[in-house]
Amino acid sequence: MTQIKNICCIGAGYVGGPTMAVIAQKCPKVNVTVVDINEKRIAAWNDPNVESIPIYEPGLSEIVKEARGRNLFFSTDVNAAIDKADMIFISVNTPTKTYGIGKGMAADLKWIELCARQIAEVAKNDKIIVEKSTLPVRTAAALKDILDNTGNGVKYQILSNPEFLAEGTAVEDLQNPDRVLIGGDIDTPEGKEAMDALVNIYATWVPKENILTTNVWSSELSKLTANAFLAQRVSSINAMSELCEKTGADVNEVAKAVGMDSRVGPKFLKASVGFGGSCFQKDILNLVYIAKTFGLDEVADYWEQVIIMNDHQKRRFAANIVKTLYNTVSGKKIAILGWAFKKDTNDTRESAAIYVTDYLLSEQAEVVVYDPKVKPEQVYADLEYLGNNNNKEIRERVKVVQSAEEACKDAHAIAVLTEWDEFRELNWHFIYENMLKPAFLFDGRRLLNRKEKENLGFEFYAIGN
Ligand SMILES: NC(=O)c1ccc[n+]([C@@H]2O[C@H](COP(=O)([O-])OP(=O)(O)OC[C@H]3O[C@@H](n4cnc5c(N)ncnc54)[C@H](O)[C@@H]3O)[C@@H](O)[C@H]2O)c1
Ligand SMILES: O=c1ccn([C@@H]2O[C@H](COP(=O)(O)OP(=O)(O)O[C@H]3O[C@H](CO)[C@@H](O)[C@H](O)[C@H]3O)[C@@H](O)[C@H]2O)c(=O)[nH]1
Repeated sequence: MTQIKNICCIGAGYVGGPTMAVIAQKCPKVNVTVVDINEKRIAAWNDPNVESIPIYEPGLSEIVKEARGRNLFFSTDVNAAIDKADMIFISVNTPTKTYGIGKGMAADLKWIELCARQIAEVAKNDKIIVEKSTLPVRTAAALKDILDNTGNGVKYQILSNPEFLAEGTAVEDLQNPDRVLIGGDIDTPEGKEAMDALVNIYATWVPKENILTTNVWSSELSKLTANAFLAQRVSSINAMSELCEKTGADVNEVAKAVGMDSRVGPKFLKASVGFGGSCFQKDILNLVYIAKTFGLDEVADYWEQVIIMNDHQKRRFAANIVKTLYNTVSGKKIAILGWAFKKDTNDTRESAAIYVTDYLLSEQAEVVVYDPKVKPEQVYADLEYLGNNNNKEIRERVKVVQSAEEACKDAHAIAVLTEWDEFRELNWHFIYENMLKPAFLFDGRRLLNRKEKENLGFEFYAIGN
């Protein structure tokens, strides 16, 4: 049986970093090296002050502190780590393509292919390659093609091992996963041996019955399907939130009543200003693209609707702010509380806050942002990347401040866009006193108590209520 001694992970991002930290923690006899071409990121992972690691996840810095330098290493020497490894995880970014065929829909596999070519060039002994990135179904065939055509005699087994962690709970999700999914070549002894090697790593801490093995294509497609199902639940409840606002029903009550049916279940039914994050939109667009390439237009349209609903939710939230503020926010100060796409993360990719702010800027608002974990430069970079407002205007009209109180001072309205716990505990009386009147408060997360806020004097609006 293949005993894995050295693991390399290419990509030290939100998945590669935490996943490898937990493997290193749970398997102290396995050497784990995480490599990346981004020197700044690797330097941050190696920062002597463990609180400065580049990704904020509850519990992560403690694990890095325990394992770093023992059997967990971060490096920019990609070749050396590939050479030494028995097993190589590929955990690089697979964003939506921004050019050429499939622009705006297909996953860009440029970085995946570069990894495969680099492995093919460097490897001198047989390797197990693990797809950790989220990939279109049948990517393993392309990887195999590149790896098997180098003529240097090295044999590769390709496994699919998609990651299901959610940001903000990454450590908990990795330590106690609902399931671990491993796809491989189940029909050959070599394929089975490679799968067993990866099963054995996870079995150090995950009960065997929670480790699922399938063929490669099922594994690749299950990841896209899981995200599509999860996002669909959010879009479904968000669709209902709009109907609730028209009818006097309360979306939280509806979600509770529906979720108590054990066939539906209570999770992922929280109405919001729209889902964000680097995965849901990208993976559904990818799924839609795959369906279209097979000529499955009805399948493609069905899933695309999840995205259409989400875009609508973000836009209608922003439009409602403008409408409520007497049809103009020009020159008005709007405080944005929360920039991350969900609480307990510093990740802002596809955050609803970016789109809501972009909309308000195009209505000439002055925006002041506060988020407990997001750095000011990130806020500007996110808005500039969208490219709808010019950079000079963004810098002039958006301020990023260090506290919620400061953001809300002299504001015409507040929009709560991330469900950070600290926003519940703010001194709302003080905030109200220091705002312009009428003081409008828009809760995009159903975080705040309507009665309490109305008693303080706020004009209160909440999604689905
Ligand atoms: N973020 C999540 O919560 C999450 C969860 C599950 C799955 N995924 C999937 O995992 C993959 C990685 O996501 P992420 O959020 O960690 O991305 P990320 O952008 O945070 O990290 C990817 C890293 O890969 C590095 N990289 C790219 N090409 C490289 C190369 N050739 N050599 C060395 N390093 C290279 C980049 O510099 C970057 O630091 C994606 O496919 C994503 O869909 C993400
Ligand atoms: O009831 C809900 C649940 C989530 N959200 C929003 O949906 C987005 C995504 O949230 P979540 O799924 O918790 O975070 P991610 O880190 O994006 O994780 C998703 O995407 C990952 C990347 O593929 C997968 O690994 C995870 O299993 C999957 O949950 C966030 O904006 C949430 O605020 C809601 O609005 N309502």
